Amino acid sequence: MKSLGSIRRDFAPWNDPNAKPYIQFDNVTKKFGDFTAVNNLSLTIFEREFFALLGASGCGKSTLLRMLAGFEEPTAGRILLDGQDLRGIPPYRRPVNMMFQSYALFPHMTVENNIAFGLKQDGMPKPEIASRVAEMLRLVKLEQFAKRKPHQLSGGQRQRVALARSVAKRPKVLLLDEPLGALDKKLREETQFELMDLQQNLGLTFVVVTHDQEEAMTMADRIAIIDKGEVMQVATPAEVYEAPGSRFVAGFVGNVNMFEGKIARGEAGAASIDAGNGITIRTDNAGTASAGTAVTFAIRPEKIKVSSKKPAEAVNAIEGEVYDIAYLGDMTVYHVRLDDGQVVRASTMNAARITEDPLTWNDRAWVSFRPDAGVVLTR
Ligand SMILES: Nc1ncnc2c1ncn2[C@@H]1O[C@H](COP(=O)(O)OP(=O)(O)OP(=O)(O)O)[C@@H](O)[C@H]1O
Repeated sequence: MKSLGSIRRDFAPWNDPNAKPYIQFDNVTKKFGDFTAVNNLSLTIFEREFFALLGASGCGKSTLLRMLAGFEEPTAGRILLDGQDLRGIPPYRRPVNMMFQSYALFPHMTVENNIAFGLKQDGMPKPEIASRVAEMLRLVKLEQFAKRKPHQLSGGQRQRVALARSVAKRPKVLLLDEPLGALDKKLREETQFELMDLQQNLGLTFVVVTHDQEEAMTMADRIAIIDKGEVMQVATPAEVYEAPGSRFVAGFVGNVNMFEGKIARGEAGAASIDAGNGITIRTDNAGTASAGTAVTFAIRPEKIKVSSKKPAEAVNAIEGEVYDIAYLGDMTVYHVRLDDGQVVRASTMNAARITEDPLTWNDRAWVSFRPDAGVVLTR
């Protein structure tokens, strides 16, 4: 597949065989009693990377972060930072810092004192503290709030204080566990961009834990999808979305339509898939799957076109009936029930204000897509 790279075009150390890993989880297992929270997991993170650990509640992502911070030790395996084994090194002696939620701010201290707290504890000289705090306030755009207490700030501002406090000590690695969890959607989106700018400007390595796939997609250079203590895939957001390696990943990130079938004919990556009930799907993305292999064909809703007439030129066109329409303003989502009963989800951007091919409930309709629009999954 072509050009599914990083959003930062010049940054892709994971593709460079000479790049030195910065953080390494090396066959790490963590057990709590009989329960295995992290299972023989290996993972590599590069310097200056914005790395996201994404997974459902309880998958073990916070445990990974806590082991990196030094609040937990692995039951087996090693964690290396810049080549150094971290085992036995207490949290305060690791070049990593954990950003906690904003409710961990000291309520009786002003914003600037909250930010200065860790620096004072480290015995930094006063003038240096003052200039560092000023720099941090500027960075998170809170200069005029320096003298306020946390309860005199909005949720988003408090979050930025928490961020400034955790960055003030200039840790090499900043660990963020659901950093924007407490913010409403709009503020969360704004803050995501601020976080990205901050990370880039300071040249830090960020490891963020989130269960919010949009957040991971927005911010991260690469995402590790975690399930039951194991890594399912590590890839850029575009790769995770456009080239998922398994049914689990395809279904976990974004919406997807899946057709179960068998490769009928295949050569050099192209194949026909017999999806049953007279449906044949032609695809360019069959990889090495050979004739007779049971596969899942996965295709994203926005890659599917819905029309009232069969498009003359379409390689793949399947007939059905409009079952549901959701108008969302920027786009419209169609649910089309195929004649075999399967419901296909298709979404169309509403680029024009008026659609040329209006479709409504119970209309006969065709769903069509190009041979390169979906992927073939064997796992
Ligand atoms: N100290 C502990 N003792 C026993 N079990 C634990 C402990 N810490 C975590 N676990 C268990 O390990 C599993 C992974 O926990 P973890 O906090 O890493 O999950 P998570 O993916 O971060 O979930 P969430 O998004 O809900 O925080 C969970 O099933 C949890 O109950």
